[in-house]
Amino acid sequence: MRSAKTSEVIPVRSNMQWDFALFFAVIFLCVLWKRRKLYALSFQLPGAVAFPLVGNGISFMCRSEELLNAILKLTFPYPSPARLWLGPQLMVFVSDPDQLQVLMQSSKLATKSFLYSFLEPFMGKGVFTSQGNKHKFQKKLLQPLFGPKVLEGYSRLFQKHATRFYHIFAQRVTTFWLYPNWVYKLTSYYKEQQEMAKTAANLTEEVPTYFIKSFTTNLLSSGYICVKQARIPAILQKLDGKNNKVTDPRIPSMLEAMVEMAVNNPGCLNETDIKDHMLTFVSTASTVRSQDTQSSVIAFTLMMLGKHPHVQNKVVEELVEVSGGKKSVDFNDLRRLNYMEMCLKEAMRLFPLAPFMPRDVLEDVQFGKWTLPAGCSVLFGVYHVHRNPELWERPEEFYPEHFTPEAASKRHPFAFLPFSAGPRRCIAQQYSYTNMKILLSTILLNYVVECEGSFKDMRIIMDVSIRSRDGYMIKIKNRT
Ligand code: HEM
Repeated sequence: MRSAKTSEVIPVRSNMQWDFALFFAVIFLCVLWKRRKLYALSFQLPGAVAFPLVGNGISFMCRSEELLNAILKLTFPYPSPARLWLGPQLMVFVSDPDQLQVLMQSSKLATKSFLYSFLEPFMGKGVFTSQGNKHKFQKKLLQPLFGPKVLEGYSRLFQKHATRFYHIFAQRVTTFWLYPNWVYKLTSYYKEQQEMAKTAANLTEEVPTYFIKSFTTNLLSSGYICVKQARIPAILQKLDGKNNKVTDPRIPSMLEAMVEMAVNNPGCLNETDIKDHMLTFVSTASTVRSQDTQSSVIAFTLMMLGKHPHVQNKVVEELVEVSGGKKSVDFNDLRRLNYMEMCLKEAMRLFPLAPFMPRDVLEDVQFGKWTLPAGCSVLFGVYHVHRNPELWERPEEFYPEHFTPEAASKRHPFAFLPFSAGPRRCIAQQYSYTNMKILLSTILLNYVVECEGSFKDMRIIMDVSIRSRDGYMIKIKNRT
């Protein structure tokens, strides 16, 4: 009897197992069917061996210092476009300038990868991370904040801070008893330096909170009018400091300009948008939170000039001529600093802050003989195009002559992409050149920069952006 009962149960259990197996097989086949276009494209593209589920993910299981090399190993040997599997995510790696031109300019590929959403806690949902129509509308709205008129006003501010920076720095460098940290910390210079660092940190930490607080606690009638009438002076006072009126009264600060926009165009910006944009601008512009765009470029450029004294001499010759013997330059001088600009560009070519830029494909995109199916991502290989020997005469050297007007006019327009291109290009390209030229001029007019070792010994790593693994070790001497 017992064995008869058992023999009745066993077939049922085994049937259930078959049912489960069948169920999962059907689901698996459905998933494969849904993803068939991804696999079809993957089979057409060259690329490193990828394993089921993890794809090429094993190569990324490395220390953060090795990430850049891991990506280079997976991509350099293959012609563009190549494939890369980040787990189940297919990424199409593009590094050919013609292909980059088509894809970077396409409005269908303006959606930044989901990876950018990890930046939201630091940058808010500003122009950098926003998507779709919101991004398009707000970028157009904010672009004038970086226009030439505003820049001229800001340049006086940049100049003032560059000079102050130089002054504090010079005092320390030229006064031997200020070398030990404990002595330096007793001086007013240290106090001022701390104040500057605090102001920069407060911009990201406090301004948005302050703005929101001031907005909500004063929400009497129409919020925007209230912000304009009651809070702008307070905001500016807090930002600039009572006795340190750094903003030219005729040039509104970015925060003030955005509030004005909100007032003049009701409904276009709310207080959360303004908070997000402030966070974005401050975190992309400054050294706060390691998004140190301009300072990284200046640091790399100074290292390169230190390693190539003959190039540095040429920059200084031009500077002396343009500045006419002054120890600083003004806005109108900047456009004549062509050789300096070539050096900045060459540093950004070798060390592009965004070496790879991922985008999500939301709908099928026809691209040459390929179809990029919805669901895959595209990875723009800026690092590769910047070092492509077919595009650059001396790809692995610091050679500013790559950017003479003649050489630049002959080169592919998508061979140099430090600020990206197309609908997601950097909003602050001219702003950055202005700021960087002013700071570099102030340093180079006053100091000789030296940097040991050759360019080839430099170890580059990548986290949020590219940086030097061993820091930015330069020596300076007073320029007599
Ligand atoms: C030398 C300095 C700079 C470099 C090399 C640089 C480079 C870039 C690059 C490559 C992108 C595209 C990033 C991507 O798509 O993943 C970008 C976007 C952006 N940058 Fe810059 N940037 C610099 C300075 C600045 C500064 C100073 C600001 C703000 C004050 C700024 C604001 C932005 C914004 C808002 C975007 C997003 C644009 C969009 O998605 O439409 N950048 N930048």
